[in-house]
Amino acid sequence: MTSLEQTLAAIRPADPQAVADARAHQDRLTKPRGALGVLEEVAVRLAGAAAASPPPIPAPAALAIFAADHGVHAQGVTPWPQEVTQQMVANFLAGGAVANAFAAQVGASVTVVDVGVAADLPPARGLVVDKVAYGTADLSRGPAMTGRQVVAALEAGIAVAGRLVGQGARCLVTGDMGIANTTASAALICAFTGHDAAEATGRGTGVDDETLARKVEIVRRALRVNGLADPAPGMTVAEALRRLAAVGGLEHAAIAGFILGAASLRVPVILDGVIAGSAALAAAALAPDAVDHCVAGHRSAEPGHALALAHLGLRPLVELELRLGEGTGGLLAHPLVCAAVRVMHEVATFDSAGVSEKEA
Ligand SMILES: O=C(O)c1ccc[n+]([C@@H]2O[C@H](COP(=O)([O-])O)[C@@H](O)[C@H]2O)c1
Ligand SMILES: Cc1cc2nc[nH]c2cc1C
Repeated sequence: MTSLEQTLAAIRPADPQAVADARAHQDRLTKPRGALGVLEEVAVRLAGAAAASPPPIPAPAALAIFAADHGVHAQGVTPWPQEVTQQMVANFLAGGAVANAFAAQVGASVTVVDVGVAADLPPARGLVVDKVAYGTADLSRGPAMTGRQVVAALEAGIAVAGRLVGQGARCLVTGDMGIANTTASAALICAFTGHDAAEATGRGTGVDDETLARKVEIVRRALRVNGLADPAPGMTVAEALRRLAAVGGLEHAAIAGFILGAASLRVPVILDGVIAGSAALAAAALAPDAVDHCVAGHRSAEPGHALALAHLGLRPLVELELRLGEGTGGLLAHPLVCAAVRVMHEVATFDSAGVSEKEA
């Protein structure tokens, strides 16, 4: 079996007994029932994912920023030059990006993975080079990736998840860097949810009205050229791979692999913004149970992100109108996820603390 096949075969859904135990435990803690709102659901979710109640504290966290370039950049879908991808990789490695500041704030390690940057990068500490191609082909003219490339990028992500967990990470956070990747994200969201290009496409780094209209047209053309009519429910693995290869980026495929790798190891993965959300749709089409191991860190300002999260049934923890990527929104959610789980370990029960219960 290939590493992708092995990973898909190893993914299990949430454990129902751990979910039931975690719910019952929440209700015995010294707080009114449900008083921790969404955080109670997060703790229960992590219990199901870990098949243990209480689940392990999800720390330390490790952020992986998957970087790649996009052939569709040639269609004028972003005002930023393609070199910004490699320049920002250098910035991450030097510790100068927002993701580095947020990672320091929450005690997360940062790994940068070149899965498809359109240039050779000098070796550096913290850089993993697993380059599948020098960027994708233009998704508006045909498939962005070959079948071989999409599997190689998925397996690059699986390998990174396995290495980080092997080094002691107990929570993974997705990150991305790729100029023009919000166009590929919108196309993936349409390809996996059936939403229209105009609903799923947004302003990315902040494009003007004219560029936004062009982006919508490019996404629509990509779906037509690649034969991506409405996705049928219960899509085969082969069709999910075809759709991901047709309009995804190398970083989307690697992030999908990273999610699948985390799920196969029963380690929770916090999703960042629209790039992660669209990659998670591909991961869910390949292995629906993988979603049980995901937490939506935040909801980005990109309109397709809400559509992706709704399709996945995930509720974002943080909503701050972020639209940066890099893993920034996922990192901000990490302390909330830890706090939700810590409650299960440390808060007294009505019995243990001698606190009277609500009168009937
Ligand atoms: O994470 C998000 O939701 C998000 C929303 C808008 C932009 N980005 C980042 O901006 C870059 C892509 O934007 P664009 O306009 O070039 O498609 C890429 O590096 C992403 O990490 C990220
Ligand atoms: C400067 C810059 C930083 C980024 N980080 C993630 N995407 C980005 C896009 C740009 C343009």
